[in-house]
Amino acid sequence: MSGYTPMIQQYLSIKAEYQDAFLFFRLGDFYEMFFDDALKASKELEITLTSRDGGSQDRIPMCGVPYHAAAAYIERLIEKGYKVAICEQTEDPKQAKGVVKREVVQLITPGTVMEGKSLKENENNYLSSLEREEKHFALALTDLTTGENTVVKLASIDETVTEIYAVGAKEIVISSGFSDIILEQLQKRCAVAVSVSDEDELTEEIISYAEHISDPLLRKAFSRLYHYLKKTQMRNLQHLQKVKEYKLQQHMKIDLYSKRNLELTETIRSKDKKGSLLWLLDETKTSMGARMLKQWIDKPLLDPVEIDKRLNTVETFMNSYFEKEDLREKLKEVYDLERLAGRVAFGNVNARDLTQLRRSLEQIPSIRELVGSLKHPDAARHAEKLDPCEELTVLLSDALAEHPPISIKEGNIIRDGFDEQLDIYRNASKNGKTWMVQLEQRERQSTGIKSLKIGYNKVFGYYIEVSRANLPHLPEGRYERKQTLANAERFITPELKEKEALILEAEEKMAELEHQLFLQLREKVKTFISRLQSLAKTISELDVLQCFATVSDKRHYCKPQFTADEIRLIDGRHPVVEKVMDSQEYVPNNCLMNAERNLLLITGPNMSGKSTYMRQIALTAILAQIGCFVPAKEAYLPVFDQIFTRIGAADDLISGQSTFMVEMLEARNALAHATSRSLILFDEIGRGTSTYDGMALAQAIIEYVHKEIGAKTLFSTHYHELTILEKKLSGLENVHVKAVEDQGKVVFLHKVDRGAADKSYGIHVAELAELPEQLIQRAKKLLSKFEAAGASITREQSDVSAPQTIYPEKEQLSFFHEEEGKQEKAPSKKEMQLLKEIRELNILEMNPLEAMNELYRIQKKLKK
Ligand SMILES: Nc1ncnc2c1ncn2[C@@H]1O[C@H](COP(=O)(O)OP(=O)(O)OP(=O)(O)O)[C@@H](O)[C@H]1O
Repeated sequence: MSGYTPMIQQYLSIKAEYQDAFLFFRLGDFYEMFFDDALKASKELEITLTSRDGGSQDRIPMCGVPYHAAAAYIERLIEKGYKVAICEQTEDPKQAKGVVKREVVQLITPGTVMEGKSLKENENNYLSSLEREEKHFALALTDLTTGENTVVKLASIDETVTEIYAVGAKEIVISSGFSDIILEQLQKRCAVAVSVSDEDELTEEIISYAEHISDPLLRKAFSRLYHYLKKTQMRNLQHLQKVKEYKLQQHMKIDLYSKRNLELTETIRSKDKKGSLLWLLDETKTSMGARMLKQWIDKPLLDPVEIDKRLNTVETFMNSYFEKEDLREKLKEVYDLERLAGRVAFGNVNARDLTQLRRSLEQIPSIRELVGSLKHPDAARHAEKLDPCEELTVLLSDALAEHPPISIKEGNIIRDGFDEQLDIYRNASKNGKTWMVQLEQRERQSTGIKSLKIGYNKVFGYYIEVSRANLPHLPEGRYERKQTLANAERFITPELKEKEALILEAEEKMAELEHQLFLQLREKVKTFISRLQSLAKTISELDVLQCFATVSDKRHYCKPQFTADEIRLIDGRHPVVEKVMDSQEYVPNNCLMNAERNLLLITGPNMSGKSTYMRQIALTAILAQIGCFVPAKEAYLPVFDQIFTRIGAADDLISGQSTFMVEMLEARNALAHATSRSLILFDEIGRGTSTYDGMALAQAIIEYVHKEIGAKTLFSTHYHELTILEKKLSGLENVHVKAVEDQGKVVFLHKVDRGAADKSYGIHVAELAELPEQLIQRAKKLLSKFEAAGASITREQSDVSAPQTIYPEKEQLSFFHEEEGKQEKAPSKKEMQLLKEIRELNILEMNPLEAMNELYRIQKKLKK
């Protein structure tokens, strides 16, 4: 290091403290980067890489961005998951002896950004920290922009990953000793930046935030997070709220796979909001409401009383159309109070922001009155919680000018009459200017030069300008020449300069005083932060509830009723598919399930609408439990504790899992955790492996769910052989999605009916997809061959009346067909042995790899 110039030495010693961040090193009007930072940043930001002499033998790589344009570059780096340390000159270069003093004033990280494009208006931006103690995890979450602080205890890595994914945490802080394996899992599944910080000491300050949290592991997680915030932000964090604990058991559990499969907040394929349930529902008018909507979708309620409170308010809004529309108009005027409170604490709001705050607050009394007048008590109770913060409104409207500028240093911020001294300066400046106008008149009269004028510029101040042609009319000696232009001369007089000094002094003092007054005002606003935060919460709730009412009204949804154990949906629809296609074309369907009939086996051709039907039930349950009306004519539903899905097309390519493995993992998750109060959707389980394997697994899974779990289950399959299970399992009912053949072509009716489907129509679908004609003809031939071979089985199955003949001890036999063209024959001893082995497998005790190995072994034996 000694070979380097003092400035580079200074750079290197600061950089050593911020190894994992880009160091933006302030040099005059630029932020410069050196060495590896420069090499990397020039690529990431597509800026020119140069070099400079730094005292060493080789020149040092360097690149830089102008300070006034830095925000956009910082944003780009943050979006890519990097951190940026802002290093400023902290002394006046003119006063400095040697190298100017420099210090890092803020470390910006993905979880701590306060502004810019990487901060989505409608989404929370969470910084998290994770602790582990044996099998338990503690997760702490802070949204620095809103000040929200929460902690949650989690019982497994699966739950933890699901929660971090669901809240969309941008960054996670862990100790240096944290398990690599867990970290790897996390990074595979969630796009989260990792930061290491070993500081976790429980200080008085931290205890004051976490006074209601007794669990030491939760406190530790918050503690680590708080230290990290202090270290990176180096400023006031006054807007941080008291830490609240939430429990997963308070909400319907939806695992990571199911959240993705059901496309709650983004679609599986394009990861877009468009096409998701969130997209369908988002009729909110404020960013705060939009953020809360996402949180609600993520955490449906379990308590019917709480759900009903929301539903009653939604219903009231639907019955009070004009009030609702009025409220929507008013909400449009309400600014993001939650994030504003955060920026007030950070000290980076300007007068325009405060004017927006004033306008927002001015809406509150009329919103309060409107909501208070609603007929239902559950709706009206929101009015009491709306605190209009009157003192603040009065203060802001007294203090702030009507249209203040963005800059807080150039005046015109404070209203006349707010501060006596400011008014004096203003008058001095105003009088001075009037005096100038009068002087112009006087000079014109005394000289007789009509075009004489008084002007102002920054270099010479006030001057008297006379055109060249009029110069002879000017009296001698009274005027001092200051500037010569092409066609005119500019003059000053002692009197003019005297007045100018008064005006400029007043203006300078005025700007300085206005700045001071504004800073004082901002300090006063700080004392309202927590009241603004509670107000923001109530406004967000109202916004989400009016949003539910708007969607429910527009799309003709009905109010769901909760039952002990019955699903009865009349004319139910899939909310998103219905919106995307013309509602006229959507075929509504019923769903009837209860304690005795809790398993629907759904058959039907490809493309007929099996998946849509299943998803529709899950989305309806979620809508009901977040307190929204549902897409049906009538809806009776139990309160589900959890939803599990195994639905095709969600191949987990990112985590490098095979399709079949994902299928098995999802099934395992459902089987291990579902209860009789859960809802399970299994879409074509087993299709990812050979027919025999697949059918065997499918039947075993159905039987397991039926006997051991009793959850409401919808199971779609192409294995028609499974429909016979209706005769054996009392809770299972066959339904099918109808299709008919019309002149050799398949027509999908999308109608769900009782009983099993008679045909698959797979070849028709292939025909629709325009596979080569020759291939289609060959497939048709092969199909008739298979059907002829299989006819005997179907006959055998269908005319057996006594269940024991359909399901003798060797019940699985009926699954086995011979290969193409051969007649069915009884299974061999070896096959029987294998079946027994499959049956005795304890899938739930195995890890996925063991399950795969086991399957592989069985398959190998069968092939021999
Ligand atoms: N009730 C309905 N009314 C109108 N159109 C529907 C309905 N249900 C489904 N569809 C249409 O049919 C398409 C196929 O539906 P879906 O994916 O649910 O079929 P599927 O039976 O699960 O197919 P596969 O077996 O190939 O997975 C949907 O994209 C939708 O356009």
